Amino acid sequence: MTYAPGSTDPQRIRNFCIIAHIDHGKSTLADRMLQITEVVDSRLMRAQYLDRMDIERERGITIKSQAVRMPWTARSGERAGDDFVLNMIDTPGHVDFTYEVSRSLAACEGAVLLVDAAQGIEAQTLANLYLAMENDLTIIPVLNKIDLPAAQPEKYAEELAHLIGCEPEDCLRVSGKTGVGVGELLDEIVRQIPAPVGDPDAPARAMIFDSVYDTYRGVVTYVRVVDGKMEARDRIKMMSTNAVHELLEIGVISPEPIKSAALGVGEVGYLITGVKDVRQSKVGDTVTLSNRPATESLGGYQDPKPMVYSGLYPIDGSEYPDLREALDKLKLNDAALTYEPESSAALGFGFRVGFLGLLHLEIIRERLEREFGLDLISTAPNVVYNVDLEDGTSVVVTNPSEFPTGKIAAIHEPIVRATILTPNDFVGSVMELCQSRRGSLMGMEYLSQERVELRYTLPLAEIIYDFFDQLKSKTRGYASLDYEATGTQISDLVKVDILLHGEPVDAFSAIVHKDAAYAYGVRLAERLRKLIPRQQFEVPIQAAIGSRVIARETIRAIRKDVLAKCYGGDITRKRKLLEKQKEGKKRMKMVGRVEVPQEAFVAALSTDESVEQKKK
Ligand SMILES: Nc1nc2c(ncn2[C@@H]2O[C@H](COP(=O)(O)OP(=O)(O)OP(=O)(O)O)[C@@H](O)[C@H]2O)c(=O)[nH]1
Repeated sequence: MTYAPGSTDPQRIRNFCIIAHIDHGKSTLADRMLQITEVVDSRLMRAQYLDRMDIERERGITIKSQAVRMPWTARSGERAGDDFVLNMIDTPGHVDFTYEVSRSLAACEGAVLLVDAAQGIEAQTLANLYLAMENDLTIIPVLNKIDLPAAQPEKYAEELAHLIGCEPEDCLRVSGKTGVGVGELLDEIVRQIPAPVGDPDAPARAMIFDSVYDTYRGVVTYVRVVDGKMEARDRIKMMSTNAVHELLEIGVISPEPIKSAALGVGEVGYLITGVKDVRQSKVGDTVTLSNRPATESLGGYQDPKPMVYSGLYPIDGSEYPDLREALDKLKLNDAALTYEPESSAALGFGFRVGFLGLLHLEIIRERLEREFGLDLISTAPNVVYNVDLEDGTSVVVTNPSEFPTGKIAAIHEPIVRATILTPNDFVGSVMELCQSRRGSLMGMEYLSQERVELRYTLPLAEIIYDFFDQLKSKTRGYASLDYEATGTQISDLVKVDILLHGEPVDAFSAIVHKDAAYAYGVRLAERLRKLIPRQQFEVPIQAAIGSRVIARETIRAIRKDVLAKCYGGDITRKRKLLEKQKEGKKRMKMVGRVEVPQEAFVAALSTDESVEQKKK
């Protein structure tokens, strides 16, 4: 019996993932597993071993999934002494990255459902559990962090058992931090999770569950082999595009990449073909061999669709080509990132970028600034609207300034199904918040005596800004939120324009609910009045819906003659002053006749909405 990749008996393989609510300790548990199975030498061990991106380590969150092969000799039960290969897939926990979780699930037979023993079940515990159940995975319930003084494993074992329909004793108790119970958990994985099934003699089929761009090696594609075998130097075919590539390298991650001769049924590993772009090696696609191709592809995934758009502009206009290059590079590694050039009278040349959610936006922006040294300004994020016109046509609006001017029959906005878990003391405040965000209550359930699950339908636009912050502050941090897109609804929305001396400033146009339009207009007009310096003439700032003005502020005129004090002085001094003034003007943008310093736009756009809301 050999355990080399490519010739491992599928009966000795267990593929599993760890799913949990954010911060319940997946990465820490994964670290302990790496240590206890000895794939990482204790001396080389570091926290969050598998989170490789700087940004992941700093924020303590997992963004990309990871798959690691670990040998394990069962210590207890009927299989004690038998050798196994465990493939562990660490998954991200944040809602924006749910699509990563679902791909990883499809590559496994079982899931470890991890719950913090001091917190209990949270919104993403439920969301991930349901995803795992949809994928028919065997679920092993585990309470983590039992070393914490505040841990209440008995209480939460009841809750967890009630949720998945098992006995409280079936919930394992571990501490990813101290390592207590981790060995027992690995034995349970061997005992409970089924071995992979597949036909070793059938034409090869492998499912791509991740695809990552590496500067040195090109695209590294992570696969789970379902049938047959793939060997180094085979020619592989992507079933969705029929593109054929030569396999330059095949191997497993343990936890560094290790080249191997082949990958067989049930195995998880990586392929390198020399393609340069993750889109050529699409997640969800099936890989087969070109000389003996399979006829049917494995069930695919849905392409992740951008939910939120924002304009990204370099503060220094000359950095536009650098921004394009940086986005091109990030795109190589992030199939969910979409962008196209756009220009704005106020901000110059930039891109309209589509994101999966606000965290995705924040991360991309931070990477652009940090890894590529760009100084950026982003416009207020907005969702995608479908606008039906009276002439029967319809348009998709990803940028409010492109909102059609024709007669509008209906505007459709995206809605989400949100699940909120909260201690029952806060149910009233949560309902109030959801009500104020145009939510409709779909259901309410007591998960235990003190924990309530509320289900709402809410417009996506209402939750992308500061909903989560508000929810946290109204429940002293105890509530958790998960949501998924469920379609669209027709709503009474209007486009509010901000006009400076009669000229619309595109960067500030917004699509808002009719009832919120006035507040938006007043707030921006006021903010701009404070930020834009006085000009030589009076400048009205107006907020308008179509041609109807809903708010107005005025910047009073000044008359400033820079040369006045130089009267009679020598000419070089005059010249110097004029030069200086010209220098200052370079950083000004003209909106119609009004000169606006770039900083005013930056300040007006970057004002922290949530801080302002909280102050109210
Ligand atoms: N006391 C104690 N703390 C733990 C334990 N496991 C994790 N933690 C702490 O809990 C926090 C979150 O742990 P992570 O492992 O990063 O959580 P995660 O679920 O991987 O988080 P995401 O990747 O962001 O979803 C960290 O501060 C850990 O040190 C444990 O068993 N005991």
